[in-house]
Amino acid sequence: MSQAVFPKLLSSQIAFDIAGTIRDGFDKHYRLFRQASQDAKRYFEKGLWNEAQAAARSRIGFYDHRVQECVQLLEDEYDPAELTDEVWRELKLHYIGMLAGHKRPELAETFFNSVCCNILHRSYFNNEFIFVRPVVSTEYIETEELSPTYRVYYPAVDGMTFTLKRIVTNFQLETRFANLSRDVAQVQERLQYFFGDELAPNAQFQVLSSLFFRNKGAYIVGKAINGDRELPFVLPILHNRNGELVLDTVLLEREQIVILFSFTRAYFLVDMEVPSAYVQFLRSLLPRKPRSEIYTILGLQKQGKTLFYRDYLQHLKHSSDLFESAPGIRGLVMLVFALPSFPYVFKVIKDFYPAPKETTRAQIKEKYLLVKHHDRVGRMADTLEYSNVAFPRHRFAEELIAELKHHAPSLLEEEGDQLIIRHLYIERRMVPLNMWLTNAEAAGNDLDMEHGIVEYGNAIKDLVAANIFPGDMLYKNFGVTRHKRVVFYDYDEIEYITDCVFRKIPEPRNEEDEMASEPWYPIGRHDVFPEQFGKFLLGNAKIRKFFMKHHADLLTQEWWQARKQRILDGFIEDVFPYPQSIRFCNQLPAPPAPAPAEPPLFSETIENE
Ligand SMILES: Nc1ncnc2c1ncn2[C@@H]1O[C@H](COP(=O)(O)OP(=O)(O)OP(=O)(O)O)[C@@H](O)[C@H]1O
Repeated sequence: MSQAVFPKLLSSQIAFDIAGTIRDGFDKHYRLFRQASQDAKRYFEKGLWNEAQAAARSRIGFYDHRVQECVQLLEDEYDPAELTDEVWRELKLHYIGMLAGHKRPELAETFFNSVCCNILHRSYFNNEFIFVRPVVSTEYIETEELSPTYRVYYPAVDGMTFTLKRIVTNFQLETRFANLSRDVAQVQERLQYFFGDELAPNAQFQVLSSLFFRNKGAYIVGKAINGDRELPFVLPILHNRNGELVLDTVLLEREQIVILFSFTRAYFLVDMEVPSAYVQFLRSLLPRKPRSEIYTILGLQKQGKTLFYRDYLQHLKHSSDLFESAPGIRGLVMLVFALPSFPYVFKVIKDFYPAPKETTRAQIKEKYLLVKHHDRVGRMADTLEYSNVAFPRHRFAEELIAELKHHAPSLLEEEGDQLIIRHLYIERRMVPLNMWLTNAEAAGNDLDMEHGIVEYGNAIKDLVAANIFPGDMLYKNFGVTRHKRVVFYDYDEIEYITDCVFRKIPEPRNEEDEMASEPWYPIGRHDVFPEQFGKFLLGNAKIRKFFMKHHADLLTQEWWQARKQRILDGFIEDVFPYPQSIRFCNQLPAPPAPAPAEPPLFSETIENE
């Protein structure tokens, strides 16, 4: 902010009033947001899974509703077009003043940006008028309510068994545990290698005060400290078949905890008085995870988006490579590009799509929105949606500019050295599965090939459990993450499983039918013929071998129909965000101490009842 325009006195009553209206709008938003997290506890206790799912979904829309409500209030009350630059400048300063002592200033700043960007022209999107950079510090904000951000327990003083039990009972869940002593004994056994026989004087557990709720699970998140070593841990609590609670396992490997907090999953519901303190704690467990992703997974996705954008701008400033088309087979509806030095891809909806695609921009956006609101069960990438993103033109490869002009002219605007893209999605970059399989085959790496196919089938099975039919199941529509998990990212043809009609190919009625090059039987819009999947998936002999070994059921109509029926019967599947092998009920010996050289190769499988 230049000195010349900095107001010496804050004299505008209107600026003060508008600042108050925006702050109140944000406070209302956060009150409702917290209420949803508090409700999640009740749903979990009572096993009301449908209600829990619906509440998690509707919470995603809260933010935009509150922003719109606030914009409407301001437009009704004032004429924003009439406000002078002077008033806008004072507005930001008044707002900063109002955030002194606020428990969530970073979120309130973002809310201010959302409201003002709805009203102001793009030329005002700078630090003079909005929070391009944060102003109010989030460091050392303390809670005022009864519970601190995290609680500390000392096993050397109270005994290990008592302490572990206390950690769980302190959450005061109203449902009883089937056998907490048994579960705690198993946790204790798995922690034995960390604490050894003699506890260091500083031995302690630090445990976040609120539970993390998602789907049918509640998670206790914390870390154990012994001497100079720290061990992150997560205790998942589930219902057993009798509706009693059990500790299902304890996650002790960082890799497993990273996957629990993955961008491919639904957001947690956590009741946080000071969210920045939660983010700071979680970062101490997952130091490589950007703060933007931690805010997002906590359901504060606008804050995640804001921080992501700041990180992105900084990356742009400190890099010099060029944006270019993403490697792999070009999409028919999306134009995908990336900056090689940056682990994300940018996706633009093309203006025209060749046959056989029959869709529209609005329909594609709807599908992406569906994924945003749906449980992504670890198998669909989350996307960040942006409008009017300005790129420095000189950072674009000429071929990419030509492609953009050819495929998406309606979304492009040029302003000096700025290339503005009116609408795009940003998503984590992965290795397209078709490339992964080709590379593995070229390297003679059968293990990787088999892993890719096992994961591919598991991804489809997890999606189906969440009522998602991918539509286009070609390998190019799936990506492999850093953790070697296969994730779906092409959403323009997805449907609900319950809307699909899974059919067998009818027996030919005569020789003519048999010889027909086109199907002789009528095909409905939602008809799916699983027997035909092999035609486009199994051309490669090795892939065929691995596929038939692990996932032959995917080629039968019966399998799909049975899964559809379970969903129609109201069954909500369990999808475990950790390997089956570490669940206490599988009673395998305690896994060895963490720190594997390679990320573990495992697949999440759906519990067979
Ligand atoms: N997250 C990602 N990471 C890496 N590459 C990606 C990612 N998303 C897309 N791609 C690349 O871009 C291509 C097109 O993306 P996508 O499948 O989303 O587009 P589409 O137009 O919907 O495709 P289709 O023609 O199959 O409908 C992919 O085949 C892949 O090569």
